[in-house]
Amino acid sequence: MPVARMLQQVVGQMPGRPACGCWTSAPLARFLGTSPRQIPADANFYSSSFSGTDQPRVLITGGLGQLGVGLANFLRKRFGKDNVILSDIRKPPDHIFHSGPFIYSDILDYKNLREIVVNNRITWLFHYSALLSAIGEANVSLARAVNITGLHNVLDVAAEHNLRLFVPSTIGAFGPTSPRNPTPDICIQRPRTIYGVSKVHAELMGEYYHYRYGLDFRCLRYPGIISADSQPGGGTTDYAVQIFHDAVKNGKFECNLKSSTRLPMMYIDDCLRATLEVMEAPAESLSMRTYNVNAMSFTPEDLAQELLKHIPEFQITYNVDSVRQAIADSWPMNFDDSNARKDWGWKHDFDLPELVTTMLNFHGSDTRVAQAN
Ligand SMILES: NC(=O)c1ccc[n+]([C@@H]2O[C@H](COP(=O)([O-])OP(=O)(O)OC[C@H]3O[C@@H](n4cnc5c(N)ncnc54)[C@H](O)[C@@H]3O)[C@@H](O)[C@H]2O)c1
Ligand SMILES: C[C@@H](O)[C@H](N)C(=O)O
Repeated sequence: MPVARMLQQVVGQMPGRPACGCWTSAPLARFLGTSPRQIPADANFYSSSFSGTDQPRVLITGGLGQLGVGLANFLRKRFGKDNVILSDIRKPPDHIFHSGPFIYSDILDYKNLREIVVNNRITWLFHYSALLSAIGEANVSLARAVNITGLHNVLDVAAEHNLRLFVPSTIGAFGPTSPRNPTPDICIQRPRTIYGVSKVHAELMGEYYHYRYGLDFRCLRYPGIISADSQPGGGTTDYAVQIFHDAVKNGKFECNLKSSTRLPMMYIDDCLRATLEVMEAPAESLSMRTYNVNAMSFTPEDLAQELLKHIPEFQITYNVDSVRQAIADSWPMNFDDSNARKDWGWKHDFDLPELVTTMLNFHGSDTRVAQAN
């Protein structure tokens, strides 16, 4: 009997085969030996699917960057401190190490990743490890390894252990041939950075694993994210983070993008809430697995004008970095996130004035703000 027909018969007899006839997830894949990764026959599988009544057991990769620590704090408030494990390849500062579970995890080491997932009974994985746009252009082979090979490891571990997987994508997944004002969810995506290429790859691979293996993959395309409690990590939108540090400390800022460069942006609190909301959304409400999310859109000049309302002596000068400028010029100016708003009720809280007030308060510029008012 032809192998294909034999397989069809075996598949037909397997419990849990979906009525739609599409491929089901890990058990079938393992049985047929078509798992994304070959697993020893005597492996003792632990099914960690999230029932919906338990608290999830969460792992965050690349957690010591701009966004991971905030995400860990946010999720710990919701799910309990010990249910959220932060991981990275860097050594955590004392206050982070003592704030909850931290573990070393190199996403390029597949066995290390699998061991962590198994030993800690992980059910949800937030995959934050990456090299961002500008630093990626300076380290293409490392960016390719971390952003693409690392993603493959994460996808395989998630599929094999039945995890719910969140992978952030970005406005950087679009390119100069995409519509820029606004940029819809579905349109041409031909980014010109290794970062963008790797993120389009992540979107497509995650959606493919969802279709092929039933992986519960969820992805948001974040705009530039602005947060007060972290240092910029090599991105093109980082000027909008650094400007607050410099405005409060020195009253001036040298911007590496042109004054008229418009990009979509979001305050960290909105970003973290969007991330949890899409992870908690009922599967049937998700008409897609990758969504644009947005809050505001501004230029360096708009941001400087808003800062001047609080710090009247603030000065901005421009010294354009050609690599970052070329990247920014190829990215969306406005993001159309109507599908996220329609499907799972996304709604942002912070526009530019609230963003600036909140960031200045965090940076301790109360005195300057008070003087200005
Ligand atoms: N910050 C933003 O504005 C923004 C916008 C859109 C999307 N995103 C996405 O959100 C995620 C988090 O962004 P971020 O700003 O915190 O990034 P970041 O650059 O600040 O942090 C990335 C982290 O990944 C870690 N890392 C690098 N190599 C690793 C490896 N081999 N194994 C494990 N960890 C490794 C780094 O040590 C670092 O702590 C990324 O995937 C990024 O693409 C961020
Ligand atoms: C937008 C985003 O993905 C990141 N902040 C970068 O500029 O690279």
